[in-house]
Amino acid sequence: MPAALPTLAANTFEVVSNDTTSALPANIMESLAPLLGGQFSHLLKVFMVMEKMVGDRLVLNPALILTSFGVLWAVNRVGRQMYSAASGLVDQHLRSYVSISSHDELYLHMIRFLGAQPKLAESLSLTAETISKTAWEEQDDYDLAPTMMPVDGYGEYLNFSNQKAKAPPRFVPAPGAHEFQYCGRTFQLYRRQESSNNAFFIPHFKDRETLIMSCFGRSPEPIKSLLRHVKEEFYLDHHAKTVVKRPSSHGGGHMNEGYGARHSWMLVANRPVRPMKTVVLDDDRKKQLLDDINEYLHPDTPRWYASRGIPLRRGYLFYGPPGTGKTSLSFALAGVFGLDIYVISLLEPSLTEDNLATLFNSLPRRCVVLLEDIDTAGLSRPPDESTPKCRTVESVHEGQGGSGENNGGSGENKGSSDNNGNSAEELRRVLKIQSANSTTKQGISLSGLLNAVDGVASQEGRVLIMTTNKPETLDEALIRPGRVDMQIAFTNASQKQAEELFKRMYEADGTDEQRRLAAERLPTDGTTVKTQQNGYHVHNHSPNLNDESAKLKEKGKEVASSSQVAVPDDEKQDITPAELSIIAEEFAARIPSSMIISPAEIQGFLLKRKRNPRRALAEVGDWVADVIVQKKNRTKTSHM
Ligand SMILES: Nc1ncnc2c1ncn2[C@@H]1O[C@H](COP(=O)(O)OP(=O)(O)OP(=O)(O)O)[C@@H](O)[C@H]1O
Repeated sequence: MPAALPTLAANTFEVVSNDTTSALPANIMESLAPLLGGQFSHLLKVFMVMEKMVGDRLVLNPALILTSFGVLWAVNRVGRQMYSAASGLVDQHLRSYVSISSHDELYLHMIRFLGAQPKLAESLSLTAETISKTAWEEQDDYDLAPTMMPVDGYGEYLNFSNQKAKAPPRFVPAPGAHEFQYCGRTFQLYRRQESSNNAFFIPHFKDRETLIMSCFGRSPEPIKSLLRHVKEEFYLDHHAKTVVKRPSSHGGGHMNEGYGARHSWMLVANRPVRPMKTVVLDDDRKKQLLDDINEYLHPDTPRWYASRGIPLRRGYLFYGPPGTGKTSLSFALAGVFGLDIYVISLLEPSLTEDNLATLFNSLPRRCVVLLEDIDTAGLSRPPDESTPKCRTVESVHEGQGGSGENNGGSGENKGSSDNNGNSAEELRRVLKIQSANSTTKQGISLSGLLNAVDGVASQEGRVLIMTTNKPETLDEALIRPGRVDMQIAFTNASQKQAEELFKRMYEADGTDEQRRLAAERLPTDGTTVKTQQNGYHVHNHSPNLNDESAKLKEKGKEVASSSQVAVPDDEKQDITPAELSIIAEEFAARIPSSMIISPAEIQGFLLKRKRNPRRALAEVGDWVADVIVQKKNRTKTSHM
């Protein structure tokens, strides 16, 4: 039908143009039609037909009507243009803008904040996101207590399927323009998706976003204050958490592989601080390390270093067999100093030397960098570079006698490794080497690692911790003073360490106490609420316990029962501190003094009996015998 319209109009136009009685002269129409172009030309022709048909019967002059329409249209056009020019000027001169890239962690904080804004939640254009919570966040989630499900006559077990079903998605503003209010001020938000890839021969994927915040006024201060608030809110309980970041690649992906996937730091966890006392290590050594880092992080230190022309860097080498606490101590240190921890494993297959340098250059001023598996650096080096200069790693500090026992020298260490039957370690190494070799195209060479660690642009002020299971294979250059300023040896568990591990496992923890207090707060008779304030017990008699409390009570019961049900009652053993000390001592006496069992192995054994210290004591003898046979025969499986 639309196609027929021009044809009809064209035919009629010929008739009209020959008619000298028309109100509009045909020659004017002929000259106007091409000027107006396609659609308008056809419309004009249709208008002329209608004018011809009804014109004689109308009182008004059709030319006048047409002119009026024309004027209105022109006014509209001019008005619009003036409005857009004026709003452009206002936007340019009277509005302030701040943009946030999706590569910046502030972006995540902002999205989380926006998702909680009521006005934005009612927006007509939203993006739904599945909320992924960490294990620690879920603990706080009182609403979604797991249900108990019977399992084929074995008993009732926790089932979390209802959590998945009930967990509501988070709604955040969709890409485009939005508006919201904060502290009585209106903010505009523009969420724009972009491609970080500009090469014309590569398909463009919208792999990054920019949030543009704006507000009325010639100062961006309101936006800055909003961003400060968003950040503060995110870090509200930060003193109790350690932020863990790891490299993440972007801009590449399987489609763009080979076209320069770039790495940046990605927040992978915000976990509770690991208390220093939970890492079982010689107290003097811990103190030495804490003092050293404290001194280095002191605000006066940068000036001291600068005035002497020394680069502001401090490196630590944690070495020893697997499962002896190197990573644990690094996390505990980050917690003590309230620093974020940036973890890089040199075995990361997609990590290139360029990426490593970029990652080091983008570190914040104060942080802990945990560089794992540094003994694998150089696995992919050219043959002339591939033989590392072996060096015996000695403890730099006096009084670190423990270091020599396991890692006294390369030969000795190897021997001890064999004696210890660390076949699991060997297997791990072989797998690591295989995996590294399979990616030799991208492995990190020694010079690449050194460049990243102390290249010109490398961030000063960070605490670098390098870990290795094979200190004897490290290149001298990597651990020379200036790169490694203190070495800490980690050993398999001594009897004293075993005793400490045992005590830590069974001593009353905060959770038990919290649960007890929660149970106290949840009245059983529905009339009395008991709370504890500043050490005093306060009894509030509330005859009308409202629905809220009743609901809370129900949920409390659900949570309390769910947290206990997996452990049969005969498993739970209450134990006094005095008894615990005695049992821990007996337990330690049954651990070989030759230090062939790692703290991780002891922890694994205790975890299987985590509520029953007496059972752990009764079974430790058999377990140790089993472990010794296992290590001797180099078998990796255990029945205990
Ligand atoms: N000295 C220790 N004190 C307390 N816990 C320890 C200790 N050593 C190991 N563990 C426990 O063993 C597990 C593994 O420890 P961790 O990852 O710190 O060992 P690692 O030396 O870094 O091992 P790897 O060399 O394989 O990376 C952790 O769960 C940790 O709690």
